[in-house]
Amino acid sequence: MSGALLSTRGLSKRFDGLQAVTEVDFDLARGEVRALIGPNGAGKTTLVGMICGRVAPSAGTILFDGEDITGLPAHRRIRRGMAYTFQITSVFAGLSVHENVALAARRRLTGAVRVDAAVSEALARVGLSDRSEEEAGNLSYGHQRLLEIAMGLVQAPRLLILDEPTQGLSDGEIEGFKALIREVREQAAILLIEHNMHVVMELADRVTVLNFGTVLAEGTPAQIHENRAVQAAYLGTG
Ligand SMILES: Nc1ncnc2c1ncn2[C@@H]1O[C@H](COP(=O)(O)OP(=O)(O)OP(=O)(O)O)[C@@H](O)[C@H]1O
Repeated sequence: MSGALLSTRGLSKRFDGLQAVTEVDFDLARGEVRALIGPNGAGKTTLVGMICGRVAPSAGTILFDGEDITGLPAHRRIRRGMAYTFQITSVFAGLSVHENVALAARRRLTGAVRVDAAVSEALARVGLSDRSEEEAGNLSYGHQRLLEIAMGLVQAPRLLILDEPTQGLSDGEIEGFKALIREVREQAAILLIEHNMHVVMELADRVTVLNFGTVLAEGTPAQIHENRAVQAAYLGTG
């Protein structure tokens, strides 16, 4: 347990009258790819929002690399090695692809030469090197999603959190995404909110299922696939 990269204990969030997340104990190991799944409204985005510092918990604690980060603002979690693709690094449509990634790189690096080198490397990893000077808003949707991932990668995270990264991607783009994650996992643990079960089955080491704000099940993709309570939750018969 002490070796976990990320741990939550009793993590809870109440919005007015609504209990969105209830006493979640969650452990993510170094180098692990974890999928977080669950029906709409299960609390996935809220849980991830608490982990990355966008949502203040009502109760509970969050440890990152053994240190209590529960009260730390989002930008200081980024500096400690957490990157979150969706809200923190949203694409600026009017800026070039390169400049978007450079903005993210400057959270970590100073000096134009070092920033440029990191940007080039991140763009190469997601396969966008040849689009570097293009306005980000002109990229296809799939390429904008890859750009978001490049913006996460350039921060050299130890934990990369991706909120529905394959949503809206073509089959070919999803294949590319899977290959990219297999590469990225060599350097970072990955927490993936993902609705596409093929992607979950192929990429995740373990799967955590949220339902009504609590952990319904946790296990390997095969275990989760066979879990009756999970099947019931998805069919709405639970
Ligand atoms: N800022 C907020 N204020 C009030 N209620 C909220 C807020 N954010 C989320 N909720 C509620 O909390 C519950 C959990 O929402 P959340 O977005 O975390 O679920 P989710 O599992 O990510 O769903 P989806 O798969 O649809 O994105 C929902 O009932 C939602 O309406």
